[in-house]
Amino acid sequence: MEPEVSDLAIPTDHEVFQIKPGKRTGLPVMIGVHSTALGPAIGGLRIKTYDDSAAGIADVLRLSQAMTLKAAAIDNGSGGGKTVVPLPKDFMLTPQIKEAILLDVADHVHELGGIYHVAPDVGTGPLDIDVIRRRTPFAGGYSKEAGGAGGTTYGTYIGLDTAIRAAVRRVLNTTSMKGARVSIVGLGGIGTLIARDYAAEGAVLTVSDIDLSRRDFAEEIGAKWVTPEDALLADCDVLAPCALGGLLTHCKVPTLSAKIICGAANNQLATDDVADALKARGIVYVPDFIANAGGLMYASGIEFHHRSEAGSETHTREGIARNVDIVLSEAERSVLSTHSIAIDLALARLDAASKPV
Ligand SMILES: NC(=O)c1ccc[n+]([C@@H]2O[C@H](COP(=O)([O-])OP(=O)(O)OC[C@H]3O[C@@H](n4cnc5c(N)ncnc54)[C@H](O)[C@@H]3O)[C@@H](O)[C@H]2O)c1
Repeated sequence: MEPEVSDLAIPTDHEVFQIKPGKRTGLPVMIGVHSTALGPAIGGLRIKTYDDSAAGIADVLRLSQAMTLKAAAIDNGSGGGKTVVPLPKDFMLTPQIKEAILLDVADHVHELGGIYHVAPDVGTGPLDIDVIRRRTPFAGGYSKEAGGAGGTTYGTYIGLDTAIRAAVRRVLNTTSMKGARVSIVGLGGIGTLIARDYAAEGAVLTVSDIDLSRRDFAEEIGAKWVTPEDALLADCDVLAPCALGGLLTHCKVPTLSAKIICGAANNQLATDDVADALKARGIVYVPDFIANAGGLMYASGIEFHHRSEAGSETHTREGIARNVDIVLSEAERSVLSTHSIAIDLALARLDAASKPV
């Protein structure tokens, strides 16, 4: 039997959670504003099919809470939110319907009066945010043509690159990726960018994707193409999960051969305590919400904090390198996992913000 929403381990401490039908499409627009303690909530708009409404609700609630932790961990001056428009199975998403959904979302975001800024996520990109901005200024990650950061992919890529290099420096005691054995699961926007860079620098790459057309790119950069399962288990210095979450499970941990795990995918740990099992095996796990925070940092740096592109890149790289150093060095001195330390870092910042001055 499918679990009820109430049975799922989902957070319920949100400032706002609403489900309202869009007036143009009738489709439900689910918005979660988890926290504005550190500033307006920022979080992506996910438009995708779900098995049922409960799965969409669980996504909004969990992902908006995760955005609060991510924003707090990087001290971004923003909180966490998320929007989901769940599509029924076999739904035909035409360009006209998509535009109507985006305008519905824009209306609902605008009604919240600025406590929440919507951004790109699964099923949406910078051009979609341009459409939303026709109705509301409370939207980020818009196109460069419209004066924005051009989405979040570039920022996430430079942030992940910085996180990997910081971990490599600490664990392997080198500043170069030359000769480093890197295994990448997922050759999408982010995986492709880091693979190309590291191949050019002389890293030894193993790559994988469920999309077999990505094999041509692997050949182009001289990387070894394997199945996603083999990439996960590869004997390597750095394993970079850049596809979906949930791939690090208690069953998998004893079979891993990586020295460092550092990737862009959200929610890589199937459960939080997998981080303890990784630590017990001596595998250095860079928490996902630290490693993939660059997109949020870089885009909000340009659009929200009005930094130049170069200024936002420097701020992003310095901030992520600092956070990785703090988390890994504290984990070396502590019995706690890197994941617990990163959460404590975020909670301490939230706690300080909620105390009266
Ligand atoms: N792009 C961003 O700004 C950003 C920010 C934070 C987190 N993330 C997360 O990082 C990950 C990578 O982001 P992206 O922008 O490159 O996404 P993407 O959609 O461009 O690429 C994901 C790739 O993973 C592949 N894939 C899917 N399932 C797979 C599987 N089981 N095994 C192997 N490959 C699989 C897909 O075919 C695709 O090529 C995603 O999980 C995303 O949610 C991205």
